[in-house]
Amino acid sequence: MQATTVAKEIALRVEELSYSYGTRVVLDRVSFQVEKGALIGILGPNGSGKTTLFRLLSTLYAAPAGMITLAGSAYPAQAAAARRRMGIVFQSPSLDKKLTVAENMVHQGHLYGLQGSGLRKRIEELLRLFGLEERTRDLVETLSGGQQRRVEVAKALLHEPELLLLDEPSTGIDPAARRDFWRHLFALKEQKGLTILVTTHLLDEAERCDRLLILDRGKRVAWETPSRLRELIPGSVLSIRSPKLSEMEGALKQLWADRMVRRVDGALRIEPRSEESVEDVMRDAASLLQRFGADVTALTVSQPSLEDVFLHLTGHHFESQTEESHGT
Ligand SMILES: Nc1ncnc2c1ncn2[C@@H]1O[C@H](COP(=O)(O)OP(=O)(O)OP(=O)(O)O)[C@@H](O)[C@H]1O
Repeated sequence: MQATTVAKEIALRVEELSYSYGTRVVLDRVSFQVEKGALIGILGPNGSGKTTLFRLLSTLYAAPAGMITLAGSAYPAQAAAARRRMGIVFQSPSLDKKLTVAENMVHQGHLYGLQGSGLRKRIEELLRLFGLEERTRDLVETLSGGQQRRVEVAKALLHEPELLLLDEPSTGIDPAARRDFWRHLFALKEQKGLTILVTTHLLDEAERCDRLLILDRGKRVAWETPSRLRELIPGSVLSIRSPKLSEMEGALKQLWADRMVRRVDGALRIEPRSEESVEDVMRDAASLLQRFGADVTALTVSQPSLEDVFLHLTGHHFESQTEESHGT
């Protein structure tokens, strides 16, 4: 049977977008287009331009060059129309902590001209979706950081936007709350078919997105699914930990001049040769143990991570680290 592919509707189109602070170019001709209902991660190390792109997408900044079109509204010219179609959650909290969850939601609803039973129903539905129905009458200041972030998102969705923009939504919340937050994000995508764009510098969050825009120093270095990105590095990656890392790095670069040997988070990561099978990599691992055995504290063979992909694409480290992994 012949497979038919149905072209999906494009929710957001970004064309040749550039931005400078003074003479400093921080976004350089970035283009991408997002299908309706997709969860997109905008990933990049600190300073790569994510927040600037977020501000342009959310109409806070007007781009001096390029074009953004959200569901037919091109901005800056049609910024007001586009703005009504999007829900925005900024990095800095926007809730009034001295008001209850419901009061915060009602105020937001009024800003969008929502009133009465329609507004009440919408608030109930959203708080249920985000697992907050029990906290409706509680002061925001009594909620955990993760719950407050969920209220922020619920609030941003009151006017039924088509696009949800989230700027580093996990900032300041612990890993368990982060996982919970992402679970709710998925539920939202599944149940409402919302298009979601989320900026992050956390590689484990990026793994969960349908597609990633990877920025480095203001340039688009990739626009792909996480699994396709990992395919850029065919095969398994070897990783070695040792107290004698520098010595080992020098020796390995001589031994395997034809392979990428890099230092990541206090370990040496060695990319496979393109034709290498897992068995070949295992043999390499055994030969390393034979040669450096006494100095090796850990040796692992694993699938390439997005960190490996970033190194592969840019030739340098993803400077920021995940909240759960720290190293050099
Ligand atoms: N108001 C500003 N004036 C001048 N330069 C700025 C301004 N805001 C950001 N920059 C610079 O622009 C570049 C991109 O910054 P941006 O905040 O967009 O990056 P980012 O990827 O969001 O980083 P972070 O994860 O640290 O927030 C950085 O080099 C930053 O120093």
